[in-house]
This record gives sequence, C-alpha cells and structure tokens, in this order.
Amino acid sequence: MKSTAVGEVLRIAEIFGPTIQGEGPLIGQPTVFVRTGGCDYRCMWCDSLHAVDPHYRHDWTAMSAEAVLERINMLSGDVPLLVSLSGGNPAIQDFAGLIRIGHTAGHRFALETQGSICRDWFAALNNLVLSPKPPSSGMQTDWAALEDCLRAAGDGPEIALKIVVFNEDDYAYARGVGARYPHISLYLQPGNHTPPPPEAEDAPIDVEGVMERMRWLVNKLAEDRWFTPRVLPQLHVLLWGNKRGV
Ligand SMILES: C[S@@+](CC[C@H](N)C(=O)[O-])C[C@H]1O[C@@H](n2cnc3c(N)ncnc32)[C@H](O)[C@@H]1O
Ligand SMILES: Nc1nc2[nH]cc(C(=O)O)c2c(=O)[nH]1
Ligand code: SF4
Ligand SMILES: [Mg+2]
Repeated sequence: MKSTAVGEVLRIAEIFGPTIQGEGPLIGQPTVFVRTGGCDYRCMWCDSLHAVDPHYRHDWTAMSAEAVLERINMLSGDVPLLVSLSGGNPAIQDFAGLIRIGHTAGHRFALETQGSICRDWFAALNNLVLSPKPPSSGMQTDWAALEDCLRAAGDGPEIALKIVVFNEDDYAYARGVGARYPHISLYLQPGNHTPPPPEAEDAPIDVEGVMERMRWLVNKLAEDRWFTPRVLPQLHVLLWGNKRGV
C-alpha cells in the first residue's frame, strides 16, 4: 500500500450516514460510520461479515485519509459530527492521519474494536469502545492485548467496555470483565442471531429473541444485585434490522 501525506491508504468497506449510533455509550447520537475491511477475528455471530470475510474484499475500496474526510464532510454537510470507526477491526489500520485532519475540521472520533490489537493513535480518539468477545463468539480473549489497548489510550478518550451476551456463559464472562475493570463503564448488549448470507441483509431479524434476552439480562442483574452495567439493545437493529448503511 502507498503512503500519503497523512498516513497509509485505508481499506474501507463502507462510509455511511448520518444515522444514529445504535450501540453502547454513544447510543442515539447522530454519527457517520467509517467501516473498514478486514478482521483478525471470526466471531460465530458477526453481523458485519461483509467487512470481515475476504470473500467481500472486491467491494472494499483503498482510500487516502483525505478522501475519507472529504466523504465524511460531504455526508455531514461540513457540519462537525461524531465519526464512528468500525469494521471489521479498524485497529488493523493506521487512523492517526484521519483523526488528526478530522479534528481540525471539528469532528469527533469514536472507535469500536475488540481489543486484540493496540495502536498509539487510540490516545487521540474521543471515545474508545472495547468489545472483548464472550465464549459464544468462539474467540479467545487476549487479556494482555486488551490491557495494552487501555494503556495506549491512556487519559485520551472516554473508555467503555461493551459485551455481547447470548447465554449464561457469556453472562459469566461479562461478570468477569466487570470484576477485572471495576472503574470502566460497562455495557451489556443482547446478541442478535443474524441469518447467514446471502439473504442476511433483507431477512427478518429475531426481534422477540433479542427482547427475551434483554428481559433475561435485566432479571439476572436484579437477582445478582449487580447494578453497575447498563443493558442496551442494538437500537439500529430494532429500527432497521440487519440492513447495511444505517
Ligand atoms: C461488527 S463489530 C466491529 C468492531 C469490532 N470488530 C468489534 O467487534 O468490536 C461492532 C459491534 O457489533 C457487535 N456485534 C457483532 N455481531 C453482533 C450480534 N450478532 N449481536 C450483537 N452484537 C453484535 C460487536 O460485538 C461489536 O461490539
Ligand atoms: N446505527 C448503527 N450503529 C452501530 N453501532 C455499532 C455498529 C457497528 O456495526 O459497528 C453500528 C451500525 O452498523 N449502525
Ligand atoms: S471482531 Fe467484530 S468485526 Fe470481527 S468478526 Fe467479531 S464481531 Fe465481526
Ligand atoms: Mg453492527
């Protein structure tokens, strides 16, 4: 990949919005999404396979940071806005340049990542959402890497942890995360069983299943007298299902 004035060329799966951030600490906030292509994980229930599976790489575009910012500015009408970096795992790539020139334009930057790869530029973010993966994902948490991410971020961004919960094992994992990091805001998100491609985008979602897991989670917290996490659904999934670009 070629170098540019503000860093590496970025591999972008999609840029869309303005929509609202549907998950975690920034839920409800107007935002544009920059979704990168490529991930070091393969979560069993990943809802963004089009940004993970190399099968879709022909739909990914190589863009300079300047070109990404131009697109953000076009979508925001040049009004300063929250930019949500997601993927795939955006931490595979170098976002230092985009964050720098984006801040100059008045934008704020939030990153969604699983905490498997740490970067110096995490310190320049406004929000860092770390989402280590529970047992149902089929992935193993690298706790040392997660701690490196926290160290790299330092006092720069607001940090939150967000755990997807499908079942009892995931809930026990979330409790472990809460015990390990008592001073970091914790969000629990009920899992959404996504249908497999190619019908993924248009297939109806199991809203009742998500609601059932939400109610179950709220009961678990009450029974366990565990009052620190916040429980939130994926608001965009309730509004638009698994549609892309919202
Ligand atoms: C698609 S991931 C991309 C960013 C990064 N790779 C990560 O996992 O944090 C964005 C968020 O969606 C969550 N997510 C993915 N699939 C999901 C599903 N089926 N149900 C609920 N949340 C899901 C992830 O846990 C993560 O918090
Ligand atoms: N509206 C909306 N909110 C989101 N929050 C996290 C998302 C993601 O896929 O990373 C996402 C997304 O794709 N859309
Ligand atoms: S880490 Fe995130 S993008 Fe990668 S497979 Fe898991 S949920 Fe999908
Ligand atoms: Mg998503």
